[in-house]
Amino acid sequence: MTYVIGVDLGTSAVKSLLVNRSGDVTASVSKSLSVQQPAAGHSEQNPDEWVEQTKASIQALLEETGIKAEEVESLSFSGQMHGLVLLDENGRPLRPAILWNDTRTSEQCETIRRTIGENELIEATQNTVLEGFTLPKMLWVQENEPEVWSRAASFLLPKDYVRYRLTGSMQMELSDAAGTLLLDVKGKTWSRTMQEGFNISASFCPPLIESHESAGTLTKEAAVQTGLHEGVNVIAGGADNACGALGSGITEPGEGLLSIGTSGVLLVPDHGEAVPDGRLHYFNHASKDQYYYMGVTLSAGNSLQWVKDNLFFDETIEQLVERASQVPAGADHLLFTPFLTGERTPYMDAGIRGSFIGLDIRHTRGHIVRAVMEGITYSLKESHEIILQQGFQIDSLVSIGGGAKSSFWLQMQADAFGCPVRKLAHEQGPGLGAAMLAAYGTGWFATLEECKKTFVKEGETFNPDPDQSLIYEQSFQAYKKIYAQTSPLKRS
Ligand SMILES: Nc1ncnc2c1ncn2[C@@H]1O[C@H](COP(=O)(O)OP(=O)(O)O)[C@@H](O)[C@H]1O
Ligand SMILES: O=C(CO)[C@@H](O)[C@H](O)COP(=O)(O)O
Repeated sequence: MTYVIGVDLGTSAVKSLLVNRSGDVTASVSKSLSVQQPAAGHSEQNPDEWVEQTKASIQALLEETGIKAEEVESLSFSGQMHGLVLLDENGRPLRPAILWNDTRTSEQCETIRRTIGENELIEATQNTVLEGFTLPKMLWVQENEPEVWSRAASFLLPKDYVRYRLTGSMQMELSDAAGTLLLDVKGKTWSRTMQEGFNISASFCPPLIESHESAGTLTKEAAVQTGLHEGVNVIAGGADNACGALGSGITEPGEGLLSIGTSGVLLVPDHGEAVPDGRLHYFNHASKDQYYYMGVTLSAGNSLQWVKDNLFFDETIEQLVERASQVPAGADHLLFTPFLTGERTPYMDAGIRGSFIGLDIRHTRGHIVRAVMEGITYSLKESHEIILQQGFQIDSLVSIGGGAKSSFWLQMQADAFGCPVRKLAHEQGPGLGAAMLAAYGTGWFATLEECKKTFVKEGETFNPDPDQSLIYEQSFQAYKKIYAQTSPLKRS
């Protein structure tokens, strides 16, 4: 038997999957990662911890299953997006990585907008600037740590850094490069406008590589440390949301991905015909010459986790979700906005914060949890609305992430979005997309579509209930008024 490995470098953990030729996940190992918050709005990780935990997860995978090194043909990656890993001339990190959910760069975003101009920015990159993207982080280092910047020779994104350390060969993969604000997404090249606008030399930006292309083989040291053989084919991989979509079979227009993990994502694929206006992210897909539109909620599952950790820590998430299911749709007029760490789509406001509106003496734990789950869902429905306004049709949604573990939440999603919501038979998140890139990239299948037919296994479908949909629609209209009302109250 031969296998591929898909590595998903997340924010809270790195998870490696061992997958056979039938697309069955034979084993998975997760190793946790720490996040540092040295100041308000700052979010950082140690890039070397990613490398060590990735190696440890692969080694554990081989040990647990007892398979031989020669049985693993190929390896690929999915990675948390946007994180800045600044490297010196020897390819060593100069400082901790600044992550996707770090919001220290509002001033730098303003500088970018002023320097390039909003319309020109969209023309050059097909995106607008957001705190989480990579270029504003570079400007922050230029301004606040000039000594570090003076020694910076290049940069990588999280999973590209891990791959570089395993292979010794430095490239940046396209679907991830799309989130730097330095890429001409449709042209698939580094943008001269952006490089010249901010003194980023061409040599600072690594060579680009497609998701399914081979990035080389393992170094002798990495082979010893992982237990794999040196000749294993290392395939570039993709951004976590691109891999999440691929692993859910979402590559063609007509279907959408709804992901509720730490963050939340509503994503639709595009063949390149879309004309981005900056309201949504527009990035390269992990499937060649395809793109996707995506709206992002910064604290989706994270909001439910926050309620569990800080308010109702004596119960499990499952118990809390059960309480929520006992309360009527609309949570008896209790509303919640999930802006705990600011918001991306649709408000693009790093300074806004969350709120409960309409608290009543009769409200219970169940109401609070239900309002939080509904608020997260409405936040993604706002992205859904923009996608529909752009002329996209969404016949059904595939729901993934921790939020798809609950049938109650899946039914709520179907009712609130007014379309069928499907779950996968064995949801493995973006790691399965990475494994698909490894399988296709190493030649197991002639096309990614063929690989999809073998690897993506459908599960249950949740159909919308029109009566419930009506209640959610009324509640959603009230939810949409909260941002404008609470925005004047935000801290400066
Ligand atoms: N049984 C459950 N029912 C509903 N939501 C859940 C359940 N378990 C976890 N979650 C949600 O899923 C989130 C984690 O999702 P996950 O996809 O594992 O996140 P990430 O990959 O970003 O770390 C948690 O923050 C929580 O809100
Ligand atoms: O910033 C984005 C997308 O633009 C996030 O989706 C990150 O890529 C990581 O999210 P989690 O998988 O940890 O929720």
